[in-house]
Amino acid sequence: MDQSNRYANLDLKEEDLINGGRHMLVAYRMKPAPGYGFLEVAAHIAAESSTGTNVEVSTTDDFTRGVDALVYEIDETAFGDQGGLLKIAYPVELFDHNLIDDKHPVSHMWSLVLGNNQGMGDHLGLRMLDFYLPEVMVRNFDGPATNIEDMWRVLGRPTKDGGYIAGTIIKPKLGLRPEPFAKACYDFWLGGTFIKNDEPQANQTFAPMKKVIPLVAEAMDRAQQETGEAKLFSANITADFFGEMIARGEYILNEFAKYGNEDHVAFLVDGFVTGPAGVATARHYFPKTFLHFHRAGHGALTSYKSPMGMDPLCYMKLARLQGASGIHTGTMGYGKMEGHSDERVLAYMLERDECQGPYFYQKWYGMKATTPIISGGMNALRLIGFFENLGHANVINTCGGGSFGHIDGPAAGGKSLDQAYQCWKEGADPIEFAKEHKEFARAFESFPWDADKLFPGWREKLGVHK
Ligand SMILES: O=C(COP(=O)(O)O)[C@H](O)[C@H](O)COP(=O)(O)O
Ligand SMILES: [Mg+2]
Repeated sequence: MDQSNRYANLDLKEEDLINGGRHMLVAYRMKPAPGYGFLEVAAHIAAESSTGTNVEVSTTDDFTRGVDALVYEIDETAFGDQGGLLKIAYPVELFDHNLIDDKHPVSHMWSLVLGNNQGMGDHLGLRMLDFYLPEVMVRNFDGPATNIEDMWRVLGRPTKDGGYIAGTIIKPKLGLRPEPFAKACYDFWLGGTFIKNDEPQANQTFAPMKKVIPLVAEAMDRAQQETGEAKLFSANITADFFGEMIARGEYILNEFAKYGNEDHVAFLVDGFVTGPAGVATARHYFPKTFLHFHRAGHGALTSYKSPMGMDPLCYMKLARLQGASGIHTGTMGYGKMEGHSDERVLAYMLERDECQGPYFYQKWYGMKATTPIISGGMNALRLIGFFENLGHANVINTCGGGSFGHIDGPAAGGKSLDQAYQCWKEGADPIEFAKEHKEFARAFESFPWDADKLFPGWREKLGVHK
């Protein structure tokens, strides 16, 4: 049934919708299934995502029609054989408010704008490319309670432009028992600053949390005394049940508090698999603790290979609205995961108070920034180009292989990361800089395949023989 007479109004102007301040706007890429018209499917998507279904229902009244989502722009040929562009305006009245604090839950918004419409049979693909929220909505989401500024404070740095935080992920991903795990932490902390659990490290029988965490807390204290530097640990509290997350968080904070280091702890939440409920549990129950949003699994939703789901930019916006202090933002083509250099906009959308997305200019009205966490196949050699592309280094970076794969061990790996930052900040030539900085130089020998690609002729210039 073609519902475009009700759920489309192509005379609406985006500028008026934005100035009106009463609509969420969403840009989608959509490919109709054979036998269906573009506007027909677009209208069905608007219906299914707001007040309708696939047929008219007798209970609809004038108020209902007043909060219909409306297709206001289409371009059927925008993406060639991948489909066309579709924009839908969602009245703010459609969106849920918490009973306890009147805030908008991200889960509800998500279930509307990218819910049933993902499973409809009359399209071959529907992908959210960007979305715009009016001020009245932005101000009604949690947003972050903490971010990198709180980490810089603990590290004794300026809370503005406090710079790069050199980090790692304890590797191997799984399989270390408590003592070797804590030793890996201590060894890295002798050279680096920030350690995270790898996303599946939690409470396995071979490494019970109540054995690992006390040893890690003690290792942090010892490393701080040994180096005279503050150290940070992001502990995984991911769980299905909020009560378990809270129990893990409280236990972890208590153990680090024994050394006065409770504010040296961040909480890792695998936010894709827990969903907004898991992220909100950490945000609401532990507002003083950096909320480290790991996105394992997000590729099923955000991979550019998919005709469905959402672009990573949308996922970043949802993470900031949920209150992530930091989220894995990818490596913009410099690491091992899918991505490209123009993805710096993902970081800018997280950290700036205003940012131009591919379809909408989004203002954040003072909502705290979410810190980009850069991870995935990175090492000291790859960081130089990454910083150059991003244009700054106010990020948390976690290099697992890039630290534990350094031939002189994790402490040298950690030092090589900070030296890469220093090299970029000074605008030094990496080869010349390597001649004066051993750990950075040894990163060339640790990752020769990267060195060959990034710095051809490095062996001769550094006097290293095969
Ligand atoms: O364990 C790692 C990286 O380990 P390594 O440094 O050894 O590659 C992280 O889980 C990935 O960065 C996640 O990817 P993303 O950060 O893109 O979400
Ligand atoms: Mg990992």
